[in-house]
Amino acid sequence: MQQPLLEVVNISKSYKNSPVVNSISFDVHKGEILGILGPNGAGKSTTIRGIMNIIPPDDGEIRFHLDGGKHEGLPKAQLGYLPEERGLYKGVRIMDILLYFAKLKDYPLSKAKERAFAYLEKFDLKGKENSKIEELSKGMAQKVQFIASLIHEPKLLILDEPFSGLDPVSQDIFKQEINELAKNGTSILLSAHQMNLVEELCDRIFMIHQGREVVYGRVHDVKQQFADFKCEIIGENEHMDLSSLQGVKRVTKESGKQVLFLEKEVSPQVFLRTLPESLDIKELHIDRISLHDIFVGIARGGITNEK
Ligand SMILES: Nc1ncnc2c1ncn2[C@@H]1O[C@H](COP(=O)(O)OP(=O)(O)OP(=O)(O)O)[C@@H](O)[C@H]1O
Repeated sequence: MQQPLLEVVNISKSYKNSPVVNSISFDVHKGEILGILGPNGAGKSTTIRGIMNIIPPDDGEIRFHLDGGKHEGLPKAQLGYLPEERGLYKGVRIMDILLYFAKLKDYPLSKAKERAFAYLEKFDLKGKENSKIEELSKGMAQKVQFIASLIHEPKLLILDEPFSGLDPVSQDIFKQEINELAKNGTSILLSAHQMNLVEELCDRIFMIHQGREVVYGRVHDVKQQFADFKCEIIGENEHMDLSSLQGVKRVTKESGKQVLFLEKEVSPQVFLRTLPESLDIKELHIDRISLHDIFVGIARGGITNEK
């Protein structure tokens, strides 16, 4: 297996003696998209700020292998970063902001200008190069900040919640671009809450809860390991106690719809035979739970990684 571009080895961070990141390790390989996930306060941004050396970890090691050699400090020319905190220089023209970022990374300015025009067009910001950031909407400004993070063709792009605050169309534009970058060999580490996007986009996920690893692996494998079946029933069954049915772990209800989460060992055929005659079934779907359900299960403490 090829050497990863980024290795995070046993990093920990405490604030005022309370650990917020607890000995976590993961790596990012060439051209892959790794999603770092977890509920609010899980430690995602702390981990990312540790990698970027903005707030260095107390323990552990961050190793970059971005141009084959060992780096002292951050390999800034090969690294792109979209911080969770949004904001760019007010009163400065968009093109000047983008060229400034390219200059910081020692990237040739003529090439940066070409790329800036191409990206502005791609992100529906054609003709905005002379506007100032305060003249743009929040989503538009986020697009500019995203462009700034990749203007210099980084080998590793770290995106802290790139989709937050974007409308579905802009989310799609970001998703497409991230996919394309990875296809062309860029490695991407992103944190996100939008499980549907993560499921579509990421090759692997690293899920943390209270600063500790709970799930790490390929999305497909994670789903196989954790995604038990769930049965969705559309019908008027408010009066029935569905949680007492054999093989049912828990039930969620909303008007006219019940979702039965099944125990790990229960097969759909066996479960279907246990359904009572009196059940009102207008529709019935059986499917594996989604990444969203796995995430919610972890946040509620119901799913743990038994290693
Ligand atoms: N500068 C700081 N000083 C003290 N505590 C901090 C600091 N930064 C983060 N924390 C704490 O560390 C924990 C993890 O925060 P972090 O921002 O890493 O979480 P997150 O997973 O990125 O959450 P979110 O999804 O809400 O952005 C939280 O309990 C937070 O209060």
